[in-house]
Amino acid sequence: MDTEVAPAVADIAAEIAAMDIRGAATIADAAAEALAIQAKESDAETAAAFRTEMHAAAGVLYDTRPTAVSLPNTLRFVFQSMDGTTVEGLRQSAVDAAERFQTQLDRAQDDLGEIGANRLRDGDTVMTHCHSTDVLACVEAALDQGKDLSAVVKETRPRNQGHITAEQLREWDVPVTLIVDSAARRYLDDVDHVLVGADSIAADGSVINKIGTSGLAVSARERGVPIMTAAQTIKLHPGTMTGHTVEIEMRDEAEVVDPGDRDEIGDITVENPAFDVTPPRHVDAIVTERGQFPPESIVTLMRELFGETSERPWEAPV
Ligand SMILES: O=P(O)(O)OC[C@H]1O[C@H](OP(=O)(O)O)[C@H](O)[C@@H]1O
Repeated sequence: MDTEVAPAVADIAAEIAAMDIRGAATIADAAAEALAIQAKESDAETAAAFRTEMHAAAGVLYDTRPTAVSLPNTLRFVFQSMDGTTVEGLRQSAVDAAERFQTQLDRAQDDLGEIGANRLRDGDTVMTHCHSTDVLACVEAALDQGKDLSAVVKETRPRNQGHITAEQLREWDVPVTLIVDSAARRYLDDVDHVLVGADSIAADGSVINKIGTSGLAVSARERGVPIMTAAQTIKLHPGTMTGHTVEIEMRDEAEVVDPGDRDEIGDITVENPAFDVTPPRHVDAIVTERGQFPPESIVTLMRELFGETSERPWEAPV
């Protein structure tokens, strides 16, 4: 018999899969919210039945998108804190954990923003890729410090999430120049920093982020422009400490080629990887709420926060 997942949880999962809810931190927040909803709405009569429902909800959330580790890290946090022998005890601990997680998430982004802002100077121009709330937290904190910034914003095909970044920066009165992705190298001589977010960070310091990040990082290195990754510690991928690799999400070809044009082009293969891997040697600093790190040393922080194991407590025991 299939276990009931609250309709609101199924809705949140569908929104994550469709990218109506997107961005690693925003996905984490939504996943915590969904687990709290499942806990509150459960009418399970036994502690075992309650746990089964929570595992089912976590499974539906986990299956949405594979690359951003913030999602399983959220599930791990809530399940590690869920404790009790009664339905009420389990419910309360799950709801409390989800709320604590969301509060920490907000605080981490503010703290990270302050640290990232210290790298930016008055009058600097930054280049952005995709839309990252962690990156924008750094920009916002720098503006709050009274620094004037301008931005070159890459549109970030295929979904043009650079437009979201451009809109936010304009709201903050930051002058924005929007460019197509392939123009990035031409504009690198005019910028002081490249700022990117992360969906996952591997133990060797590799940054897994929106497709196009690695090419941008190589060009930035060649031009001598520092590249900073803004990533809260929920982006650290504990599984990579034990040899696992980060799965790169392949998305629908309709994001790349309009279905109406598909027949005209003929029999070709279209691939649409959503993310790529930037090796640590092409990244200057990973800025987290715990300070900034050279990519090669991030494993120390990862070990401190996650220990040596990467348990998956959200999975139902077999
Ligand atoms: O957590 P924040 O910094 O907001 O976003 C982190 C990353 O999440 C996004 O992925 P997608 O748009 O969900 O595919 C982008 O790759 C972005 O850099």
